[in-house]
Amino acid sequence: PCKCILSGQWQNDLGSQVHIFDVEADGSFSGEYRTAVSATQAPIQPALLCGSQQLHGEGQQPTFGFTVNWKSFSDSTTVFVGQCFVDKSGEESLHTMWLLREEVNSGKDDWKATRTGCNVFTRIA
Ligand SMILES: O=C(CCCC[C@@H]1SC[C@@H]2NC(=O)N[C@@H]21)NCCc1cc([N+](=O)[O-])ccc1O
Repeated sequence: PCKCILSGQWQNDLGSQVHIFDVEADGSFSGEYRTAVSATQAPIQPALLCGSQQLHGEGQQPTFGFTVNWKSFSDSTTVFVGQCFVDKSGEESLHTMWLLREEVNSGKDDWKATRTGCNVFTRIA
């Protein structure tokens, strides 16, 4: 039952690091996101995240989502959605897809304001 409770430290394929604090009884959590990459020259400070995971699943491979509001020279937000998988040796991994929305100056630029991708996170020992 203690598999895939998201609290702890995770690293993804880009080298970004995520620290998820305690997961509440309703599945909600908060944390910090230190990205290893960004789409701007400006340095990106560690950002706060909040989200929630399924806790009542029998399968112990719950789905989850979280939101990151980035603090840099211009505003942007990423939402991650994914699932926690446990392999035969008990190793957990988070398979996610994300949408990154940057703040654009005009509705004319709305079409080009959202990037998407995927990341896999594994626990940092
Ligand atoms: O870069 C960021 C914040 C860090 C996002 C890190 C992502 S989150 C998904 C993926 N996974 C992961 O670990 N890191 C990456 N925001 C875009 C800012 C921006 C860019 C432009 N521009 O490029 O012109 C213009 C205006 C803007 O506000």
